Amino acid sequence: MTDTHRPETDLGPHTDSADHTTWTAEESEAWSRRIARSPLPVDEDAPSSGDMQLEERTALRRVAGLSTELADVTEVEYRQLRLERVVLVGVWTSGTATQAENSMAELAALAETAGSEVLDALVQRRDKPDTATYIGSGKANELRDVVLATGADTVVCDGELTPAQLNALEKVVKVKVIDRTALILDIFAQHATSREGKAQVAFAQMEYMLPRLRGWGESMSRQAGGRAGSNGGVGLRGPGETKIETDRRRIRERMAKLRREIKGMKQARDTKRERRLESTTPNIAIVGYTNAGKSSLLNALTGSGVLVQNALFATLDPTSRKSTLEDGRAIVLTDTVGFVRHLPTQLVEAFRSTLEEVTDADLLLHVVDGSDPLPVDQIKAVREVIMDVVKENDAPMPPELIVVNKVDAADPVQLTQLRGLLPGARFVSARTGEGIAELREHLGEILAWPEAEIEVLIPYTRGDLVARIHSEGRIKASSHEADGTHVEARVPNALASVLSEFAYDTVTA
Ligand SMILES: Nc1nc2c(ncn2[C@@H]2O[C@H](COP(=O)(O)OP(=O)(O)OP(=O)(O)O)[C@@H](O)[C@H]2O)c(=O)[nH]1
Repeated sequence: MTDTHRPETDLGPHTDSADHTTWTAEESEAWSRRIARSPLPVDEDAPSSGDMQLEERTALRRVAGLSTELADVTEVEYRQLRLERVVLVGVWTSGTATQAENSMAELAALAETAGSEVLDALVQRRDKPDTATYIGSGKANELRDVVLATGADTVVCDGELTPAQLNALEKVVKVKVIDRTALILDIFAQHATSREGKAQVAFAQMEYMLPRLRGWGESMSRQAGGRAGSNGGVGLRGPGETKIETDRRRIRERMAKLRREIKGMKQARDTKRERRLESTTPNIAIVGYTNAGKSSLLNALTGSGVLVQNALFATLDPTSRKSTLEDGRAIVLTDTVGFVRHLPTQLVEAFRSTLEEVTDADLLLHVVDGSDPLPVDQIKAVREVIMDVVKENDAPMPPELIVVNKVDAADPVQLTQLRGLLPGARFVSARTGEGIAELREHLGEILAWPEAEIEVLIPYTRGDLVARIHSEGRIKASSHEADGTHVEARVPNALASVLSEFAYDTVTA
């Protein structure tokens, strides 16, 4: 396939369209969204050709390089046009064959999550990636043949490529080439819903894009040179400034603006964080590899209806739910963003403030997919990210409880091995409910009990304090007296000091 198959709306740097030799800020932003541009995933409700407007059909035909004189675009064509068709390629440098295969299977899942159709995959065994084309020239030619044979319009590489490698490989295969980092950034961009999440991803995308502007920008500078002279194009460029510099400047300006916005949003988050830290209700952060079942476990433990999807990174913005343990104590459970091997550093950086929730937690519930072929690798990948964040925040590592999920779907032999490897772990199925009641009970046992012993008489006007004792402490005895509620309980020190003025001895003396 050739570039004629790329939608004309693609503002990407590969376009030869003379219309885009100078970009507005909006265009730069649109481009950043399109580093790994993926059309909308095929949805079951896609209009059949009968529903489509003539204009839309014509536009789609033009995009696909099909003749507009032909009759209707068929539904199949419509779906194909909306779905990016990709070939995957990986370099297997170390580890076992299972790890290599697993990495490719994960890349396929990532590509599908981004809305692409995976047509084929190639793996090249090498000591290290080729410095010029990532896979080496022989394999690159083979890849070109696969691309031609399958009609793919994009190649996705299972690693982070240098800008030069991306360019060199694109020259051989003649279709768009993206790397794993760009793919993950794109998925995050599609899934971010909150203002902060969106801003964080946009910043990470631009950071990724900036050094990659060179190769693309050079050809654009040449275009600019051919038309208006590379120095001092009409109005937009300063003396001696090339196109590439203009683009970089625009992106940097946009990044500076985003940085300010993110900082502003962080202040609101800090206030929330302070409140969270002041509260003595135990905070449990649910962490784990993407698709391990974190949202499902949150639902199973709290009986809530958080969205569960069989998609990677369905959750980007933390969701908190309150729940009450069997002993009456309140807990707060927070579902966090899923982790993945080689999470782009730009993203870890971008989500650092979101991940602070992890460092503040009283307990980490680390969910592991027991049905995954390599659960131990997942545990390692998650711990690496957590350690990074903890170190960065200069915080102590919160205690961790491993919860092996999906026991209903896991291989019994693997489960036996995991029981040996992870002696303290709990085994559950968020789907069938197996082990969930035991897990709740276990949480009650391991969450530290409040340390201060109190006996108070609380006036009936302060029902709020009685409620706090109920949710934050353990009540030993309580009775309704003429002057108020008489309570004997164990409560956290902070609450004990608030209650000191109502100490039974003082009040009744
Ligand atoms: N068989 C089985 N499937 C499960 C279980 N728990 C979750 N799943 C499935 O695993 C998939 C992912 O579940 P989620 O709860 O969305 O996983 P997550 O870890 O929150 O995912 P991300 O948001 O991508 O990080 C869904 O298709 C769930 O139905 C389980 O106990 N057994």
